[in-house]
Amino acid sequence: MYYIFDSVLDMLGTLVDTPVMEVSDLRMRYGDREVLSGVEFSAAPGEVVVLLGPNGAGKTTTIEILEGFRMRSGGDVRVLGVDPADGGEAWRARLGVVLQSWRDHSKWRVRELLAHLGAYYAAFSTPDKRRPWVIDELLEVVGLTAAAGSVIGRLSGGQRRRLDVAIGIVGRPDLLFLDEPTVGFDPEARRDFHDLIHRMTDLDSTTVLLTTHDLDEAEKLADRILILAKGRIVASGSADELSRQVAGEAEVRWTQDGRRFVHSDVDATKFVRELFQQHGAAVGDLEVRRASLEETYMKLVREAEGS
Ligand SMILES: Nc1ncnc2c1ncn2[C@@H]1O[C@H](COP(=O)(O)OP(=O)(O)OP(=O)(O)O)[C@@H](O)[C@H]1O
Repeated sequence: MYYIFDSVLDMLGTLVDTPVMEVSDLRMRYGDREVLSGVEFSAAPGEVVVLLGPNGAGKTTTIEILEGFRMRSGGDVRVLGVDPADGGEAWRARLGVVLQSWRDHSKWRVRELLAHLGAYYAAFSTPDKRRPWVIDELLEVVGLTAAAGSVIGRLSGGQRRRLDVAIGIVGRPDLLFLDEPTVGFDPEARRDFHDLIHRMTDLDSTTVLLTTHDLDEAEKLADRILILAKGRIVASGSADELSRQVAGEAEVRWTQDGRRFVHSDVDATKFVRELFQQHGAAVGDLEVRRASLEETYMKLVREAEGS
């Protein structure tokens, strides 16, 4: 309910389902090398989109173009309704960017730096979205309350990454870009970070675009996964949809009378129902397995690279 109410306020005067990002035929060349050759996708408010792809596929390049940090070679891009090449200060204030480790200001204290950076966003506060984030609350959600008074130069690697995230979201962005955000996180920090993303999308209807090489993370976070390979989006869908797209058949394994059986079927549920009808209690150790995201990803990337 809160989500709908918030979205309606956010979108006042515009269409509620206006995409937050619209990318069409995006092209990028470095010299004579084409890295992106017709990337297409869009994202809706509150959606978490995870961009996967092999090293060098162009994920960072894509994000930098959307952030307005890099000029594209061709194609149409709209972010929050604006071409990033023309994005002004008010547009930029609605974006959150988590950079790879904040190295400057090492003599500043954590709370001091967040309050300093947060102050910039106050001018872009709206009745439905108060900016910046209340600093104590922000420290709490990123797990830095105990380190609030610490000098940045003395933070651990994990604490520094938490600070990077805090800096990225201090302005309560409508759209958050995260390029490999959890590299260097321990399992607890990673779980806290995943909770934070869910909290931001549920309560604030923040849209998130993130890159990762961690397929488990992609599966946990993504409403939609995009696979970028050979300069294009070669697949788009939830982890489940991608797995069905790649492997139409599921593998059913069971034991019967001390023997192991394996059967592949497009309708595994029907097969299992019939198996029990025929053999009942004699069936044991039943397992039904679809392709994992890793298998799906590898197959889609290999197919794209072979084409
Ligand atoms: N400023 C640049 N000048 C020339 N080539 C570049 C530049 N930036 C990136 N590239 C090249 O463009 C390609 C895409 O790079 P990009 O960093 O966008 O890929 P990526 O998918 O983010 O990779 P990774 O998973 O390794 O982070 C790579 O081959 C890279 O070497």
